[in-house]
Amino acid sequence: MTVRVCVVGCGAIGSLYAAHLATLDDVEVWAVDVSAPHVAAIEAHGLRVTGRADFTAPVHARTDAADVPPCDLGIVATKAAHTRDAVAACATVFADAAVASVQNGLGNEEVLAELVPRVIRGTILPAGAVTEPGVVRFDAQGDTWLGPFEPAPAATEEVALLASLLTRAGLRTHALADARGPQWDKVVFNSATSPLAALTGLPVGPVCEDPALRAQVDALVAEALQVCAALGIATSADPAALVAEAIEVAHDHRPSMLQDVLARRPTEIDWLNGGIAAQGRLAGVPTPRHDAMVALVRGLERSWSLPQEH
Ligand SMILES: NC(=O)C1=CN([C@@H]2O[C@H](COP(=O)(O)OP(=O)(O)OC[C@H]3O[C@@H](n4cnc5c(N)ncnc54)[C@H](OP(=O)(O)O)[C@@H]3O)[C@@H](O)[C@H]2O)C=CC1
Ligand SMILES: CC(C)(CO)C(=O)C(=O)O
Repeated sequence: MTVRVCVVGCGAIGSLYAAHLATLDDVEVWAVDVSAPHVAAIEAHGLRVTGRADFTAPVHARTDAADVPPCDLGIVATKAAHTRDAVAACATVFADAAVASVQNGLGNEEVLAELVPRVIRGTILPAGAVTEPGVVRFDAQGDTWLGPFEPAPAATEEVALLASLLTRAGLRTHALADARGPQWDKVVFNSATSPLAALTGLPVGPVCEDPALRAQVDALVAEALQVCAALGIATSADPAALVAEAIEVAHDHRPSMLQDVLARRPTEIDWLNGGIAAQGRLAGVPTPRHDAMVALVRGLERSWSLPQEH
């Protein structure tokens, strides 16, 4: 039986997941993205992966979700600000689908639950960047964790199916009954490193190796862990180990928040540090360091709309 999967948002991460799945004989992969040149290149030449892998895979790509058939599984990989519009446009594609978010931050699954029948909570470590239309560079390998998202959970079998397809395609994936631990591990890590990279222009490794910046990373981690503790969420990995792993496997990777700043696109700060701060308010835990990151990155975003002086 062929499983039909639709990837919504076929940028860096969507392209990595679409291309890997498209190497399987029993999976038909569709991708929806607003970038017409990228979609045209994928349709004409296939989706090419460079860097940590080197292959080209056949993916059906469209700019209009109305041209995509109903699918069994979905993977949402837009930036958080685009989740609602992108998934709403896929109403017929996902009319009877289990749909996973593989995005960073807090709050995307909640939006999916309003729009699709069954939702999968996803957390990923692979990293990359689109380098030209139709081409994605695979910067760092790493595991993926999936689990049903309450209150609109995908069936255990659907979570297991997507996990087994991704693992067979070369992206090792774990199907869990409760994937909140890995999600918070990643949110804590991203929130402690991505804004510092975005504000300094430094990739992950140099941020974590600079003693003064590392002190800020460690303080942001400690503050976020107080929120986790107050909410009763057990992070499953030691954040210090995640930082050490990032220095090892993603040393020169520019976090997606830095990629956004360099391209002058709105960042995901509200879903990362802003998400932790919001949860902190709910739990009665002050988060001044995360609030400061939100204020600084939002200020940077606002500076782009000022008139340029010479
Ligand atoms: N890049 C990385 O290494 C990692 C990223 N992540 C997370 O993965 C998620 C995706 O990030 P990333 O792949 O870097 O982002 P990208 O910006 O590379 O890709 C997102 C894609 O979605 C497209 N898009 C925007 N609006 C819509 C829409 N309405 N319908 C369909 N497509 C749309 C964008 O087009 P356009 O550019 O024209 O707006 C873009 O091609 C984020 O949550 C990020 O934090 C997680 C781990 C690593
Ligand atoms: C790969 C990683 C972990 C780097 O911070 C990431 O999540 C991102 O780029 O947003």
